[in-house]
Amino acid sequence: MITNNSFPVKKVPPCCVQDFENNARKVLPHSVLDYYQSGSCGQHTLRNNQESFNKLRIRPRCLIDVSKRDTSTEVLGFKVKVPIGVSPSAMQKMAHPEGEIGNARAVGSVGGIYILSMLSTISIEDVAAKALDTIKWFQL
Ligand SMILES: Cc1cc2nc3c(=O)[nH]c(=O)nc-3n(C[C@H](O)[C@H](O)[C@H](O)COP(=O)(O)O)c2cc1C
Repeated sequence: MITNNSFPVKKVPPCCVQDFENNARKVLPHSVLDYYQSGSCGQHTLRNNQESFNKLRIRPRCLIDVSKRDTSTEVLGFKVKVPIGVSPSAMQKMAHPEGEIGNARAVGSVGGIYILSMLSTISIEDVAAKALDTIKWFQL
């Protein structure tokens, strides 16, 4: 909780990708931020991906019974609780001391898939040992 002169102001948790990026800008050194923010060469794929995600809309549906929900699905023969996978990204310790282990545990805690990059800052053995309950893939 932070305060201005007269009112308590609640710190709002990040709720979209832009919020996470804004928060990262406040804490990461410039060189690290530069690495995470950029794509390769002319950055065409990065732009295409952003434009594609911007086209997606969530369709609100009213008066639907949501007391029983099931987000599980099957991916390459594995039953996953949510259709979320963290794609391989290199050198995650540059952003946080827990690096790949923190990320693998986080996605595991919601039942998604973690994909370890071959350019990780933590060994494959350590990630395997410290994120036991996570479905783990490896990018070679
Ligand atoms: C900082 C960063 C590091 C990445 N490192 C890897 C990597 O080591 N191996 C890999 O196969 N892909 C890597 N990627 C590509 C991502 O796995 C993913 O395919 C790409 O970011 C597109 O997905 P997005 O639109 O959700 O960002 C990296 C991407 C970023 C932004």
